[in-house]
Amino acid sequence: MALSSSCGSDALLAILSHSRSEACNRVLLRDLANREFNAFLWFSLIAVTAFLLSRVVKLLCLWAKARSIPGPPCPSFYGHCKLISRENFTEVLSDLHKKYGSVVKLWLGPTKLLVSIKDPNLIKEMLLKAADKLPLTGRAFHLPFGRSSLFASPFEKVQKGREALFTELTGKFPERENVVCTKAVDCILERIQNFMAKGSVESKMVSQHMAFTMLGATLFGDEFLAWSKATVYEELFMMIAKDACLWTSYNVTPFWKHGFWKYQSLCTKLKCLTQDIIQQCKKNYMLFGHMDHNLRDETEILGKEVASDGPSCSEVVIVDALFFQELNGHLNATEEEPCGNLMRIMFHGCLTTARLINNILVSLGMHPQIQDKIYSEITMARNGSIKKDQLNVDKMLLLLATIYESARLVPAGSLLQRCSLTHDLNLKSGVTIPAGAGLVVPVQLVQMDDCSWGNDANEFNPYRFLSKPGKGSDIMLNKSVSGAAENIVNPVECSFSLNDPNANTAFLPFGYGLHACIGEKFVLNGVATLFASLLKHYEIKLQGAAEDNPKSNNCVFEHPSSSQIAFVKRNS
Ligand code: HEM
Repeated sequence: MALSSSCGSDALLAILSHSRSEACNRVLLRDLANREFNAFLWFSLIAVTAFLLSRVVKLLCLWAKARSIPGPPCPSFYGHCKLISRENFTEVLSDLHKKYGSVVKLWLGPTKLLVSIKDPNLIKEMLLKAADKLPLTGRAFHLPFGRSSLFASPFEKVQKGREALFTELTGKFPERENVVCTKAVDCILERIQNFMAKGSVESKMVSQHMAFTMLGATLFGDEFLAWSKATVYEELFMMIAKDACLWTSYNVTPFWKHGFWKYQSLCTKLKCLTQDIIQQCKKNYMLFGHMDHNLRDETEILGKEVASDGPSCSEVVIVDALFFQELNGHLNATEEEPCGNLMRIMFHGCLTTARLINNILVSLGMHPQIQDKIYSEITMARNGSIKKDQLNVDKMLLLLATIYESARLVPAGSLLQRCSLTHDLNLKSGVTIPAGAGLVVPVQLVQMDDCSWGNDANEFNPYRFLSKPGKGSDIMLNKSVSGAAENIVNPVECSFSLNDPNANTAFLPFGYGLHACIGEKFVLNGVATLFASLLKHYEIKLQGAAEDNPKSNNCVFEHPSSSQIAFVKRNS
């Protein structure tokens, strides 16, 4: 009995002590959890404070370093943001440079510092040293075309893609004399014939079509020229381009806006259409790939005789099929949008090339005497060539000079932009630009500066890019030529040479340095080929109000945005 009662009390004690230790354990565990949670909170607090402190220190450094850069004082906490619109930005910068010199700072907000540089030598130094682009550039492409490596902000991200694209584009030159195939040019001329049935046509519209056909045929081959959805594709691109700035200007993607979803659905349609044309090219490549290889071998054996009548279309198919296959192979990492890079190239290439073509069309319409000289040049080059239909644009120097001059007066964009995200930029002039500051180059101001281009800097004068051998530097570089070169250099009657436009440090339509445009050579050759064919058959005439002089206020040169032009068939 005693035994059983002692057993019972032991069990009770054991139960009690067990329940006490369980309670104790629970308390201990809760205590531990509390301590850990507190430690976590402390850790987070320290991390957040350290992060905020580092931001404050960075900001203080930015403010301190920016003090040495000349510029207007900040009117309020929000800087000059409210005083500047997209339209008057170049004019604002022009006034600031006049007042403060070639390097000017502008606060766009308490953390947003913008530095504008106007001196050509400093510009080139900056464009070589600053490796990144403003993050907004990446967003402008990311929103409509998805994640992709071309046109991104940090240089390391775009480097590989740039190299692959450059090799493909320049690799075409030895293959065929002109980068744009004859079939694409014929297609454009045929469309012009259709336009002319209506009388006159808007220069902007026809330029857009020309650029689209030129780029489409280069990227996708002949398939693009016969593609039934090409017109819809072109319209979609233009609709997306119109709204791109609006939707990228939001810091937070505006999911709540109806318009944004409409924009997204346009982008989705564009992606589907790009995949459609790629599928067609792939099919074509699979069907004709082997045949073309054989054709190519034969062509090589015959000493290129087969291809010498100008680029044939079968040749283009294989080159271009390889082009997009290789391009995708080189560039598309797993996380990238399929065909994202092709859409980006089409987008950038078409908008910029269309703008250039439009400037040339309007300039030639305004200067019929230059048009006549170019026509003589084309006829002479044709007479000198063994194959009558072949266009050797390298010999058409006034035409090339006209393209340079159009690119100089109305560049593709009013600003070049850069930024150095991680380290300060020390320029030779002694100016230090703090890390994180946005850097801009007002290209229009630089390309219309009297100091670099002479007294006639704001006039259309392609002769500034031409010189008689031995007189090049007098005529071209940093001297006023005031139309005199037109008499000195007559491209038809005397021998002369084309100056390298890049010899003038103030020539920047294709940018410079680490992010410079890799399409420059392609575009110059392509647009020259197009105009050589166009002017051979047609005269360009301006219609109605467009004949007025272009707007020019010493800082921005602008053709009327929409000029009516007529293509008049030449008798010969
Ligand atoms: C008239 C036609 C064109 C003009 C005026 C033009 C102009 C420009 C300019 C100003 C830049 C920025 C350069 C810089 O920041 O230093 C650029 C970048 C670029 N361009 Fe073009 N471009 C044209 C056509 C093309 C074409 C046809 C292609 C390709 C087929 C192309 C490919 C590129 C690429 C890939 C970049 C980006 C470079 C980078 O971010 O690293 N461009 N272009």
